[in-house]
Amino acid sequence: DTGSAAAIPINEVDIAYVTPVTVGTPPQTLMLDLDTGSSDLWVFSSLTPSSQVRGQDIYTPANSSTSKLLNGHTWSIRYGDGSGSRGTVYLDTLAVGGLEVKSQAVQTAQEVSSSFTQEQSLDGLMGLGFSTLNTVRPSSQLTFFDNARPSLDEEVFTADLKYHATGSYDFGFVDRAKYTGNISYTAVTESPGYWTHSLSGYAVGSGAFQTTRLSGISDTGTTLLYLPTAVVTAYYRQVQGAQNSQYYGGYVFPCSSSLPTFTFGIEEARFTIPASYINYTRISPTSTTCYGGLQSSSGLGINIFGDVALKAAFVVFSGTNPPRIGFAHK
Ligand SMILES: COc1ccc(CN)cc1O
Repeated sequence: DTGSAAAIPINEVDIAYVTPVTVGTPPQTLMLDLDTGSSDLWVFSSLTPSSQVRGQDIYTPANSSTSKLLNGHTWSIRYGDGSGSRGTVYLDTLAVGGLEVKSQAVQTAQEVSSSFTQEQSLDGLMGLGFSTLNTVRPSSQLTFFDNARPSLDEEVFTADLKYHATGSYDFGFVDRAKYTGNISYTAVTESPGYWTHSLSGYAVGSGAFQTTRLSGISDTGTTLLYLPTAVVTAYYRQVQGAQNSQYYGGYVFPCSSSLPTFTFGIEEARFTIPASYINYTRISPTSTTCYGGLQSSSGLGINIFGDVALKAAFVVFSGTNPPRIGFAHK
């Protein structure tokens, strides 16, 4: 079996991407952020206080003939940006792009943090990390990918995220029409549940490629690219007027500055992120100061290859044993 669904940017700067997911019988459609950096599938629901719901679609288990309460189970999650949610759990039928799982753990939010309330086009998250990260207790639950595995033609899912445009997620097959050339694969360690792998190095603009192993996680649920300070300072040294602003919490520069490209390596392959992806956003609608799509990972304890990097490639998350990740040009 296979599935294929759209990855739709939720705002004009691609802060996150959402994918239509149907839950229950009859199907209730929610727009979820498919997040390879976590492993909980949680939704705004009829159990979410109305004061915390601002325009989101909700899942109402009572309206689904196939919903079953997972008695005595709860969950609570905190993301890297400080946002979070918690609640209870139902099992129900869930489908993405025609691929159906009969008994998926659907984590119904009883509380969400303000940043989720404010994000009215996002109805929840679908974690696609390794199931070891799932926060449901007393017994942890499987991700949609882990539940779907037995029925997939191939044990893979792919991400084709796009800059200021709708891309796609495919499950169970690698669509030859979505990439050019060959896929460059590299080893993944499941520690501690992320798609953890290394870059073989980087280059700033037309500069020489620096061969240096950079370990990090490919995370579709993180907006920007976070790399070691040494790499980031080398990049912004090439940007007129750039500075690392305490006030704005990262590298900013005059929006009129011309930015170099940024190239990262996957084994022998090279992927170049266009300057436009790194000129991420104005710090406020009328400002002439812009915030960079490449930022330092020093405060995070881990390098994160977020959407700014992933949208420069066609990415294959391979659940084979051992797992691996592949990048191709597109
Ligand atoms: C839109 O808000 C979020 C989206 C995804 C995550 C998980 N990385 C956290 C968020 O606060």
